[in-house]
Amino acid sequence: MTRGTTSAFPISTSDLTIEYPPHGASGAFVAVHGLTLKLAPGEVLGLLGESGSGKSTLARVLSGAAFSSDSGDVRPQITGGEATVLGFPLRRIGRSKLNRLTFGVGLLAQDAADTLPSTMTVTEIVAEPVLARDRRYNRTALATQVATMIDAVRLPLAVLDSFPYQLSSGQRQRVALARALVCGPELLIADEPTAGVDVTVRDAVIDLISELQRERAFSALVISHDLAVLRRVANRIAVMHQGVLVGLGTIDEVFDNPWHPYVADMARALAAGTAGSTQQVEASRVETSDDEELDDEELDDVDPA
Ligand SMILES: Nc1ncnc2c1ncn2[C@@H]1O[C@H](COP(=O)(O)OP(=O)(O)OP(=O)(O)O)[C@@H](O)[C@H]1O
Repeated sequence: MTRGTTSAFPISTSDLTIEYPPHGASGAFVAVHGLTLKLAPGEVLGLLGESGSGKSTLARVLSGAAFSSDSGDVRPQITGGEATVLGFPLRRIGRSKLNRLTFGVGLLAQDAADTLPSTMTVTEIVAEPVLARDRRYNRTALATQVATMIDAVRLPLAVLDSFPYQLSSGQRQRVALARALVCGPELLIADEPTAGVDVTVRDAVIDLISELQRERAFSALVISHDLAVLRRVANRIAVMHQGVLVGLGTIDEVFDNPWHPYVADMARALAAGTAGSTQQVEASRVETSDDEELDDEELDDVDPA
């Protein structure tokens, strides 16, 4: 793929602000505020944050999905700063650059496994991104490419003629992953890759992403509210809270020296063994919010830097 411009970083954002425009009775809503971060080539960056913190919005923008005409009626817009992905500045990106960008980015959307087209076979589903770009793509070569991809995600070739409803949740997620990777992207953006997957195979799915990332050397942004998931796959994590970046570094760096109360709460809950996910931290924050003495004491421990 031809990159937009020379850029050392597959993802680079600078003071990025993303907003949903007003629609219906809802006013404009800023979902991401002033985000600055970089993803290094070959790196896996985990994005951690509770529900509503802006993770999926960021995934939609960085993958280019937010700018596609079929992305739904209310699209998030960049209203401040800039994001550059694979060398393409996203603010005011045009159609032809968007096509080149989306060719280089594999998106595993949050509900990918549950929204596989029910009337298509696995072969058709995995082949679709290739044919969407080139209807005349050589069918023999494509069949080989699809079979190779299915094998790469550790599924038996017997599933090629199956329909999604004939597969388990873990198998469907592997098919979704095969589809996200079939064009050989430089960057994978995986939004909650274990959501909707049977709990018994969640580790296998995340470990598969990790293995494929090493084999194929793509860079990746893996989004999860579950630190245990990111621990298995990410080199560094970024923590988001209410649309703001509140932690960035290795997992140890982030939790050993928290510079935001939200991360400090999480660090304490992790140390006490009472939380492994942002939902559990949120629950513990609600429980302790009535106890002002404890809150003050807790916040005194936090480095305000
Ligand atoms: N179409 C929309 N219009 C207005 N606001 C929206 C829209 N979609 C999302 N939001 C808001 O943007 C914020 C961020 O949502 P987003 O889906 O990015 O969060 P998230 O961290 O991915 O949450 P989850 O983990 O539940 O998927 C939320 O407050 C949400 O209500």
